[in-house]
Amino acid sequence: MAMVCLSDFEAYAKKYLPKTAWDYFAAGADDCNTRDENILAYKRIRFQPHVLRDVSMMDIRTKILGTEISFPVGIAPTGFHQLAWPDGEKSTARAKAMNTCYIASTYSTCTLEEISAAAPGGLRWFQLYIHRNRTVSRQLVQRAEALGFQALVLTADLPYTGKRRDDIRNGFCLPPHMKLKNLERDFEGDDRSEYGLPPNSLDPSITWNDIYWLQSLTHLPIIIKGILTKEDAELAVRHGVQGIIVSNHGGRQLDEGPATIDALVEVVEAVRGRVEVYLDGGIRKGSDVLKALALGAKCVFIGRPALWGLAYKGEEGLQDVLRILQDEFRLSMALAGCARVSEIGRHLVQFSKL
Ligand SMILES: Cc1cc2nc3c(=O)[nH]c(=O)nc-3n(C[C@H](O)[C@H](O)[C@H](O)COP(=O)(O)O)c2cc1C
Ligand SMILES: CCCCCCC(=O)C(=O)O
Repeated sequence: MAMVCLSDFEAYAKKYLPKTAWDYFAAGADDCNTRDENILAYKRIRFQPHVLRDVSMMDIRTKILGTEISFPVGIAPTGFHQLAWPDGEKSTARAKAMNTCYIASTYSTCTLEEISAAAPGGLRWFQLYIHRNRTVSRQLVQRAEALGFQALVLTADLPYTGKRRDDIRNGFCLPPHMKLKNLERDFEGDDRSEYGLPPNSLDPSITWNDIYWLQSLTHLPIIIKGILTKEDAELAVRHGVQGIIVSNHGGRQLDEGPATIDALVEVVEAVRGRVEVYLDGGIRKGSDVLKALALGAKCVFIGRPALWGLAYKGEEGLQDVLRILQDEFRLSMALAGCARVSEIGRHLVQFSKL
């Protein structure tokens, strides 16, 4: 089967993954309106391309928090990679040949040590969920820092898990041979009824003040994931974070919120260049990446497409996904008249009335 675009990987994953795993990956909250809107919203944005701009030499590299990556697409944190491929997050880390950023989830099925050892030297950030038992979270942060993870990504949009109907229908939980390896010792012997975790293990009482707590634990830059409004963007900057990921968790949390590409505009306006702004949600083509950069994102991250790549052929499949996105991004840039990432700007796009 020739894999030409990301939907080919989606079709493969849907056909070959066990139904419960596919449903978990695909899930959105409630009616899945926000999940679907994340994708539809790109279709309402049109390019205003420029011609005769010498695009014979293309440079698609960029920098995030000072580190160069080969193109402005990274891998968003997603849980349970062994549901897609037996080596799980070790394979994800090994896709580092693409020289981009991988954000490893708290809910990885490999340890942070295994992830680091699988691909020494790769650019990795660590995504943190804050647990009621703060010792668990503190130790995770300290382990990540000691292992050379270069930033901490605090996910702010999951005080409780959104209502994902198919997971409820399927009674989704991790198969017994898969473990949340980074939390194994902490939750030993506990009942594991919620996604393989003890019920109510996450702390829904966290507030902006907990950013200060995190800052007291680590020297790593802190990035907040799950910002959708100008007010929260301003609060994030005031609390001294180094980056913001505009995200609605792939539409898996609050349904009926905005598509991330729509929310990006007000966040970028509010931030006024004080910190880097990234986006995830609905990126399926190189032209989506170009639109997000034109509207002010420094880099975007892919969630489900990375899982589809893993399901296809482990690290090779994930590299295929990234390579296709890279090629499409380079082509879209050239056809829009940009030879370098720094030439991408607001002038390139307009919102259509479709
Ligand atoms: C199966 C799955 C698991 C996820 N697990 C996490 C997670 O552990 N931590 C987190 O911050 N976000 C998690 N997310 C959200 C992603 O980081 C990201 O926001 C979202 O997938 C982006 O949308 P996309 O799938 O359309 O690219 C998960 C998303 C999916 C689809
Ligand atoms: C108890 C929380 C489970 C969350 C699992 C990982 C995640 O973020 C997701 O969206 O799924």
